[in-house]
Amino acid sequence: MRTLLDEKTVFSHIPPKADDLHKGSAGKLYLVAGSRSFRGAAVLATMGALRSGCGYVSLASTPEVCDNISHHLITPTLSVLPENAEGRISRSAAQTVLREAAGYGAMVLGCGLGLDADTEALVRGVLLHFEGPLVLDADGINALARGIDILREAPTKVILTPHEGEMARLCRSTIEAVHRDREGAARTLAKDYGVWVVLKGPHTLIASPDGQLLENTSGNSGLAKGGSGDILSGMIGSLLAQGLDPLWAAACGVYLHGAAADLTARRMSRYCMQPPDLLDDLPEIFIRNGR
Ligand SMILES: NC(=O)C1=CN([C@@H]2O[C@H](COP(=O)(O)OP(=O)(O)OC[C@H]3O[C@@H](n4cnc5c(N)ncnc54)[C@H](O)[C@@H]3O)[C@@H](O)[C@H]2O)[C@@H](O)CC1
Ligand SMILES: Nc1ncnc2c1ncn2[C@@H]1O[C@H](COP(=O)(O)OP(=O)(O)O)[C@@H](O)[C@H]1O
Repeated sequence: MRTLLDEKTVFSHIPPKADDLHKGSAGKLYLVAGSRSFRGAAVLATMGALRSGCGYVSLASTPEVCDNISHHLITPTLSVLPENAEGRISRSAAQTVLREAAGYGAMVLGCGLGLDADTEALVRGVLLHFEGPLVLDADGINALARGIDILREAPTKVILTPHEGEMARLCRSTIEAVHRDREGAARTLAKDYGVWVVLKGPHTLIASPDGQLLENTSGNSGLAKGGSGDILSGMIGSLLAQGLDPLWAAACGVYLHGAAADLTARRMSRYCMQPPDLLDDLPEIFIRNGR
């Protein structure tokens, strides 16, 4: 059985902001994202996180990515990590990431990392030792394609956010096979590896290891543009850092991302809207639900 997501249910999982919060108690998110070729992905994921209620967002990335984000956003703190010759985060950064992230409520790992031996070692090292909840996206998922069994060894709760291409790569299947049976693919990955799966696309599915399956009802093809998924990862990570459980952090993030994009499409058209535009429509959804 699958349950359709609706706005009332989503907001029953998002509490009003208590009056006595401070930045440390409002959720702390550690984001590991970006590389020389994908600087924008780090900006987009950080934007999504900042707009979704988190008290404290830190971006950990290469010197170039950290320098670049400062031209776009001034709110996140930065952790400058060592890079390799191709401008991707070096594997030697894993210890720093683990030490720093231990003080945070959740981590997002993967948006725009690129993929090489350093990325694989970094992702695997973090996955094996990080104890907080973790969102693994994009190249964070691709980095596991040569050995998915490591997911069973992760000491933490992991949310994976693949599109059909990433799902096929991870599960050594084909895009066509995943597309034919999206529900089966999401359910099987969640159950077999004890992870929460967000299988993106029209009617994104969210599967949990205990067999629950949610289907999104918001969103439109104006989202079919590079960078939409990076924003979603930041949003899910932000909700996770604020204490939502993995199923509902994922479900609320997916629903809100799509619902904001539906408002954006009315205002800007599916053609003209760009991924960051949806973040200008997100506040209306929080406000109409008393948040
Ligand atoms: N401004 C930026 O810096 C951006 C960085 N991005 C990052 O770039 C990295 C690589 O992304 P790429 O877009 O190159 O690689 P992807 O693996 O996302 O896509 C590669 C190819 O896979 C296929 N594919 C993708 N989505 C599919 C779907 N839903 N169904 C069927 N086939 C699908 C398409 O043929 C696509 O060209 C990621 O880490 C991502 O986070 C992208 O998000 C785009 C924006
Ligand atoms: N046709 C569509 N209808 C609804 N949502 C879509 C559609 N196409 C893409 N999306 C959404 O846009 C996002 C795209 O993410 P992704 O494929 O990871 O792109 P990127 O990695 O370039 O950011 C996902 O949230 C996905 O569900």
